[in-house]
This record gives sequence, C-alpha cells and structure tokens, in this order.
Amino acid sequence: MGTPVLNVHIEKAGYEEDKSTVENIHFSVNAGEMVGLIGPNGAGKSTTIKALLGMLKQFKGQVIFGEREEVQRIKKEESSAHGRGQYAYIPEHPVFYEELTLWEHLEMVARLNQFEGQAFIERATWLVDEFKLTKAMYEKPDSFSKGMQQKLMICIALLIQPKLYIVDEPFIGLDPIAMRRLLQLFEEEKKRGAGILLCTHVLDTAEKICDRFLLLQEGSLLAQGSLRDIRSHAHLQEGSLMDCFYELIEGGDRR
Ligand SMILES: Nc1ncnc2c1ncn2[C@@H]1O[C@H](COP(=O)(O)OP(=O)(O)OP(=O)(O)O)[C@@H](O)[C@H]1O
Repeated sequence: MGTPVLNVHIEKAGYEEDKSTVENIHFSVNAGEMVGLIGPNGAGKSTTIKALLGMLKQFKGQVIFGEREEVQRIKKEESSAHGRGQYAYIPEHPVFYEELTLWEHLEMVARLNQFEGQAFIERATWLVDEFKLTKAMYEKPDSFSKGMQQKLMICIALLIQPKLYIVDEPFIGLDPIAMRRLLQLFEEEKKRGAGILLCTHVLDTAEKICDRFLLLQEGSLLAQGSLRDIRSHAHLQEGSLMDCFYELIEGGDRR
C-alpha cells in the first residue's frame, strides 16, 4: 500500500451547526491511487468534499493531508488555509475571476505556488494545447462554453502537479477527446505518485479507472473497497460497478 496523501475522519459535518448532513465517514487516499466517490443524488458526495476542504459550518473530525498532521480540526475556524500546496480541487461548477484571461489564471495560480519562469511557460503552453484551448489563451473565461471552462479548471490543477487531486464530477460536459486526454493525464499523475479522489456518476468509467470505491448513501458510507470488495458486499461476484451500485442502493430498499 502507498503512502497516504489524504486521511479523512468525519464524525459529522453539515451546513448548519445543529444538523449533520454526513456522518461517520472514514477513508484514506494513497499515493498513486485513484479512489472513486460514488452514490445517488443527494447522498452527500459534494458535502463530503466540502467537509474535507473546510468549507462547512459544522465539522467534527480530522482531516490529514500528506503524511504529517497538517490539518487537525474540530471547528471550522481552525481549518482555514491548512494543507495549501498539497492538493488541487477541481469543482463541479467552474469558478473564475471575471477580469482575468485564461493565461492570467494560469499565471496567478503558478505564482501562488512559486512555479515561475521557463518551466511554467512550457508546462502551461503544453497543457493549453493538449486541451485545445490555445486560441482562447488571451480571452476571458466568462465567454467560454461550459466544457472550455471545465478544461481550464483541469489545466489549472494539472499545472501545479499537487500530491492530491480532489475532483468533483469532471466528465459531464467534456468532449470525448478531452475526456480521453484527461484520463491519460490522470494515469500519468498517478504514476508520478499523486493520489486522486474522484466524485462521479459515470460508473462505467469509474469502474475502469478507479482502484477503490467509496459508496455513500444518505450521508454515510454504505461500502468501500476494491471492485472485488464491492462485489462481495453486493453478493454479485461477476457484477459491474453499476450492477453492484443498483443492488446495494435499490436492493436495500426492496429488502
Ligand atoms: N448549500 C447547502 N445547504 C444546505 N443543504 C445542502 C446544501 N447543499 C447540499 N445540501 C443537502 O445536503 C445533502 C447532500 O447533498 P450533496 O450535494 O452532498 O449530494 P451529492 O451526493 O453530491 O448529490 P449529487 O449527486 O446530486 O450531486 C442533500 O440533502 C442536499 O439537499
């Protein structure tokens, strides 16, 4: 097993002080590993990501980025700015500075991460070209299509090559060429030693690329482990991830 790049122990977390949305969520992501966070709509996937990023009003538990105990928090106030430089977050809905061009976004993020000079120019130019954004390099992202905005978020994350990627539903909106390139680059980043926490509904892709899975339902972890573990949990030895998902979520309802 690789070195942990993320250790999560959420006792409870939520949007209001007195109401938990997710509870008892314990997992880790290791270097060189991709972990898929899956579950039905409203299960608490995005809330789990917000909790570990310190974005919620209520949080009780502990989140550790990297090997050292850089983040230990019980209250939200204690959580700000910890773990910076350790991870890149690609949100489901792209977020930009209106007044900055695509290239200026890359420059700003690079500067914040002390990544400058020729090495920055080469990597940024390469990424922009890989995702077919070269023509839009000096334009502002508010005029971009949804997919182009998503690609810029991806370029920003891949630019800084963090130890951990936290990615919320990256596949919806990407064209097949961008999707294929993203999967190849994630594979390369895994080989470099990065860990990836990937939240998605695209289960056939998740089945192919993820090493382990976290299945959330109604704010709790219903199952976790490799596809083999999930199959065993669902009592479906030959089942696809989708079959197991259906059995564990819908089967449970029927029983
Ligand atoms: N900003 C918010 N304020 C209050 N409650 C919220 C907020 N965002 C989400 N919730 C609630 O938290 C619960 C979990 O939502 P969450 O967005 O984490 O689910 P999800 O698993 O990411 O769903 P989806 O697959 O639809 O994106 C839902 O009941 C939802 O209504």
